[in-house]
Amino acid sequence: MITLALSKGRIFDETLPLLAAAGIEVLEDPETSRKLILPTSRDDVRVILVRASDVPTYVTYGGADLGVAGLDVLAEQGAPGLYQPLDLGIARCHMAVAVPAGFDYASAARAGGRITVATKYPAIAREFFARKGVHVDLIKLYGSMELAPLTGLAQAIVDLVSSGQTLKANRLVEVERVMDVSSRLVVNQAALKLHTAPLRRIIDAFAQAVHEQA
Ligand SMILES: Nc1ncnc2c1ncn2[C@@H]1O[C@H](COP(=O)(O)OP(=O)(O)OP(=O)(O)O)[C@@H](O)[C@H]1O
Ligand SMILES: O=P(O)(O)OC[C@H]1O[C@H](OP(=O)(O)OP(=O)(O)O)[C@H](O)[C@@H]1O
Repeated sequence: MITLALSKGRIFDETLPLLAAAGIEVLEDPETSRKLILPTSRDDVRVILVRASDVPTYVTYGGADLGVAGLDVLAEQGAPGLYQPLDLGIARCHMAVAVPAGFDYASAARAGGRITVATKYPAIAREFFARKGVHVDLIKLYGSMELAPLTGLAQAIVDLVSSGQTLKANRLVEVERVMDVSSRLVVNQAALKLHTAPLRRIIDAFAQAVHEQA
């Protein structure tokens, strides 16, 4: 049995066409089913539903043979030992520093300056500001980062941006781009040695589908 770890929502939805290209159809809809293990049209392949930030953990420790994870999550966690053969080009967005409109970011973030930043990505943010020579007081949040500068919790946020609508709706402006983000296929190395042929077939079919979409 091959186990693929996906998170509900955009990663699940955007992985479906890639699975179809590999001849794999997921037989239940995660939005209506309460099941966490979903059967597929292939007897030897199943999908498990986990939190986006838990995908690398499941794959690293063999709870899943492969999975799909955002580069944001992989970069934040480090994910050593995970084979990452493919940029799937899905769930595209970028990570940015944003501040309330009117905040003097240039002064706060000058070399030697100090800034309070709220983020779900403290490791990435720490490294980003360290490179600029800016001292940063980091506040770890698990969601709704946009609220932090509006309530005085932080001066800036490091968060994901796609359309920019969330920033705009909360009167925040992007002041720096941290990194481009898309989702990667991640594979457990031991599983790849043990089940080389079936895993390679899935990886190759995904690669082909990504190539055709590009
Ligand atoms: N607005 C967006 N547009 C495109 N891709 C996004 C966007 N927001 C997040 N992503 C990408 O999709 C991935 C999954 O995001 P999703 O919102 O489904 O999970 P999450 O709620 O961030 O994760 P968790 O449940 O672990 O907190 C993210 O890790 C990121 O790579
Ligand atoms: O630039 P935008 O298109 O507004 O997207 C950015 C938002 O998307 C992500 O959140 P989340 O996944 O919770 O939001 P979503 O599902 O509504 O995109 C991210 O944390 C931002 O809040």
